[in-house]
Amino acid sequence: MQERVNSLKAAIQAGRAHIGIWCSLASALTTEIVAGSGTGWLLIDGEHSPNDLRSIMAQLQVAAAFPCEAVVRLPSDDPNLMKQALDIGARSLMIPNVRTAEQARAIVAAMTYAPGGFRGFSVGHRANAFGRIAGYHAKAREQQLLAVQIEDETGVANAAEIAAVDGVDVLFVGPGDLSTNMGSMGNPGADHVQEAISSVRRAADSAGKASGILAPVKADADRYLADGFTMVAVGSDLGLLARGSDALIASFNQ
Ligand SMILES: O=C(O)C(=O)C[C@H](O)[C@@H](O)CO
Repeated sequence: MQERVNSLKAAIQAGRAHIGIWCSLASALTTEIVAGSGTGWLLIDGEHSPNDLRSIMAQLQVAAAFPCEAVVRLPSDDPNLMKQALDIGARSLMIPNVRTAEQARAIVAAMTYAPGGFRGFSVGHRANAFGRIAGYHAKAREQQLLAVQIEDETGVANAAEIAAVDGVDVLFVGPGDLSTNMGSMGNPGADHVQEAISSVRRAADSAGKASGILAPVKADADRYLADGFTMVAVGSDLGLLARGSDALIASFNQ
């Protein structure tokens, strides 16, 4: 048995844009619905959603039936959380609030078995199909993807050094946190925030890495894609359900 090719990693390494959907509802059922949409990837949010390892694993299991890559965002760069997430089969990770190259190197090391890193070794787990993927441990890095989130001015200032870290695949802008940390709470459209976002993309480009962002407004997503972002989340299960139900009820209350 071979590990499935990480289609998101293959696409962005080829410079092809892949749009995704953010899954915030912590539900295997809604994630399964999203996974069947034709999305290139989906994000299982372990930072701002009521997810735990079991709910993340359930979403990984349903997403595995579809040709989309499930990216798991962890609440921090805690290497123990990363070990557990990798072992349950999350091979694409998004880590929030990455500010320095040193932090990025530590994250890569936590994803990597010795001698290149310190990921804890377990002989069998969901990641290696319970021992059925031959040579998993030696080849695990091949299908891993690391998206580090740039979410404040320190991360922006260090974006070039972070992008240069071997093992970092994507600089992923967190527009909400970045705008808030830059004094324009929840307004990534502010000029100085837009310039910061562009500088992150340029830093990724210069290092031969991909850039990503969450852009639930189509006009923004189209603009970021046109600018060269290749990992773009264009909506969320939460937003689709909340705004869709609001609009449905409003349509009968006119
Ligand atoms: O800072 C951001 O914006 C993100 O990282 C995305 C949000 O955390 C996501 O939960 C949507 O609000």
